[in-house]
Amino acid sequence: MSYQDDEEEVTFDGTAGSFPKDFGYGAFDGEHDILSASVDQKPRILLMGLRRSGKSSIQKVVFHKMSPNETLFLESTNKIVKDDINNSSFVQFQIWDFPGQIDFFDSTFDYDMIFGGCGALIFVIDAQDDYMEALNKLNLTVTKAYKINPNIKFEVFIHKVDGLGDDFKMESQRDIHQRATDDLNDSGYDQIHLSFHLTSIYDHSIFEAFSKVVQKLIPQLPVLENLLNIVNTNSAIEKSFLFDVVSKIYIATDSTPVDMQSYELCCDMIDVVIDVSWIYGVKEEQDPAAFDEQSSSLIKLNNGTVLYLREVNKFLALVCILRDDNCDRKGLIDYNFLCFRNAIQQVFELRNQNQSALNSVGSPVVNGNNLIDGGISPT
Ligand SMILES: Nc1nc2c(ncn2[C@@H]2O[C@H](COP(=O)(O)OP(=O)(O)OP(=O)(O)O)[C@@H](O)[C@H]2O)c(=O)[nH]1
Repeated sequence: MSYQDDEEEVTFDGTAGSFPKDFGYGAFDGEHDILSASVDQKPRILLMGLRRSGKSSIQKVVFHKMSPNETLFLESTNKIVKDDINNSSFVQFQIWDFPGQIDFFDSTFDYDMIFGGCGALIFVIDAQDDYMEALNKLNLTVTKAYKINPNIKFEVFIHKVDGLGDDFKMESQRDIHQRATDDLNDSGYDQIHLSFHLTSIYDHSIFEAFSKVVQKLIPQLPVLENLLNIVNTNSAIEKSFLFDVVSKIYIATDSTPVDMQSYELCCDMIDVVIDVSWIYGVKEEQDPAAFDEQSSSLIKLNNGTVLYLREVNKFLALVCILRDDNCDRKGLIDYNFLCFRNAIQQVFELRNQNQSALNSVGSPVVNGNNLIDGGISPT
């Protein structure tokens, strides 16, 4: 048996953090048997790991607005589930959720096809369980994938850390890191780089980790970061994030370090803006939009900090954190924001032109480096 997503039965419960179901990626793509599926050219992110490590939960919580508690009722995945993240998002890719018991020696799986067009492989390890078997599987998976496609980014999610104390969390991360890299060195693959993230679906850590995975696949990232740095410097902004509104993944931030609290505040702000605008916004007959070119919000916190959100395009929002005193010059901030928005449009117009030029000479997009495949439409 495998999980069937029933979009109709889940209604918006009105709490911040749970967007209306129709504000999202649209209907769940359902299941495809990998053997019968045609080779799609969208870049893909693979979710692998042992049974019950939390793979399906991660996918559902991040991309389908499932509340973490609902994941308790997910059934085991027994075949590869492909999920297209493309309907209304800037970030366009496929997530393939693998069954925990996948056998790499099974000749029915076409590994060249699976790993060939893969941008990133996320290996999920249940930190609340004994992880020795998971480490063996990680080594087997990573070496097999690397042989087929050395460009894959390997990401290890040390997952379910909500149940662990801070010391134990750090100790587990150190131990898993050490063992995994030692295993790779022993098998002669010291050139493989693994990135580690501590994650849980019960807080924002899973969104933060996914943000970092997705960012590595965005070729325009350095330009976006640079633009954010320029906006910050010229507008006295302390931190800014460029968010994909639906998933709350940040696709870029400025070069100052990200602290979890700021990220959480910005995520919560997006929830508030969408919820309020969904409830009180003027609804058009055909196309009710909770996020459009009018979307903007300024929230003053009682600690002298201001959160400022502006729509960048259909999918993206700029969320900034600044000091209350620096808000006096809001006209300047707004002007700089318009320059930023124009620059973003130019970056992606160029990208779209290159993309159509490539397509017209018949070069298909099969590589994770082309993650954002036509995902932006200039506003
Ligand atoms: N405490 C905690 N539990 C989690 C977390 N993520 C997932 N779970 C639970 O772990 C269990 C297994 O989750 P699944 O998403 O079905 O795991 P899976 O890896 O897809 O399992 P298979 O389909 O069998 O491979 C569920 O009961 C989830 O509620 C987490 O971050 N913290």
